[in-house]
Amino acid sequence: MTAPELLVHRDQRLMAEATAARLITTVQEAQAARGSASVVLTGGRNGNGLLAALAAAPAREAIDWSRLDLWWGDERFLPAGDPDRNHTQAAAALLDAVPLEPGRVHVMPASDGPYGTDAEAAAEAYAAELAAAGGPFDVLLLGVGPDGHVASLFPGLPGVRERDRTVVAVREAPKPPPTRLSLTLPAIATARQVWLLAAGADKATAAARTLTATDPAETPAAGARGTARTLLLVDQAAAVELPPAAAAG
Ligand SMILES: O=C(O)[C@H](O)[C@@H](O)[C@H](O)[C@H](O)COP(=O)(O)O
Repeated sequence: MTAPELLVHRDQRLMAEATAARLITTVQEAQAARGSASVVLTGGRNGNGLLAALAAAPAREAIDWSRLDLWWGDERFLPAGDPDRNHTQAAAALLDAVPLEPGRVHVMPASDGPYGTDAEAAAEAYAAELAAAGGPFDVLLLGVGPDGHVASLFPGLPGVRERDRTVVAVREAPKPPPTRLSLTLPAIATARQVWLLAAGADKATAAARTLTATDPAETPAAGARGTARTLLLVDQAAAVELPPAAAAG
């Protein structure tokens, strides 16, 4: 588990643009070193804001989109194409605008797909797809919720305590919709780099607890760390409760 490195940005827009630039060069370096790259996407305003900034970045062409594997950290368990699905929102923000290899876009099952409304079966299928792919993720993106949740691992719910499975079904999530699929902390911990995105005044407490909390069951973001690097990316509005030493840099 690598200690989080804190990067503070003037505002949410600059954070999205700077993080998009960082993602471009990180993917480019991974592709140069290993022939391909894998990135795990996250939903929400910060996650989709990053994708939109990436879509608008001329340097996006430095990425060989045909050699990029995309995964999701979580998904809302809804019918395919539902506007609330993270995949639907990612497609609108970026995916429809770049020449990805369809077979390398690993969408989490929808509730009208081959597993129907059986979220547990859908989770098992995605876990099997992950296992078949092997290889660690190069970058795993995680938006941080105001309660410190990441992916669909919420404080106090069973998913955050999962130690064996890589993907779980989440029910009665406090953030709608209630049924979701999520990577678990052990799956997140396989990533080379974990980038935690927390911009906005409503994230100030969660950002601080990402650094200071000791129990991931209470603050899941405190349990999300990469094997090579962990970044906590915030704007000034979310930095106001950070421990003085961390904020000083
Ligand atoms: O499916 C989801 O809702 C997301 O994956 C979720 O984990 C999100 O990243 C956080 O809730 C932060 O969302 P915001 O950036 O919108 O605050």
